[in-house]
Amino acid sequence: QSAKPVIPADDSLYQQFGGQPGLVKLMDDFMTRLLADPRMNPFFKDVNQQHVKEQLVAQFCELSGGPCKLKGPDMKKVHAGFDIDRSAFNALVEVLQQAMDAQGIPFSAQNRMLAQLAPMHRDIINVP
Ligand code: HEM
Repeated sequence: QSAKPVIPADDSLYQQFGGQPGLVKLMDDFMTRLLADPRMNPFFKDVNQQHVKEQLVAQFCELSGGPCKLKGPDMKKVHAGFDIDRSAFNALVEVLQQAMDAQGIPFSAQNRMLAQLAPMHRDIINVP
């Protein structure tokens, strides 16, 4: 009888983000920074911030190879109700980078994550 091949999931990026506790801390700080940023505050002040943080934890967990799956509407639907142009997208990424820096997440890990987020601009930017 042949052994089943064991293919270990690569969760190295998830580990570099500090696993679940690391992601929860990251998103708490990220949301605080989004609300403090005059460019981002108008987008986030009236939404269910706790829910958005939880969804972001699940999304980053999944993207980093952790044991999660983001459930919910796709990125296009989620953002359709907001006017998001390229500069707003870039501003959000800038705030995210500051939050990742503040958590001491290694630059290489930040870049691996940003590389997965970048293509989402096609679904999220909806204003020329
Ligand atoms: C790569 C970039 C982005 C990612 C990965 C991302 C991801 C997400 C996720 C996972 C949610 C929660 C969805 C849910 O409730 O099921 C969310 C919500 C939201 N995002 Fe983004 N987002 C990005 C960029 C942006 C940008 C650029 C803006 C505005 C400038 C923005 C504004 C919002 C707002 C306002 C909500 C709350 C929507 C609501 O509850 O009605 N996002 N985003």
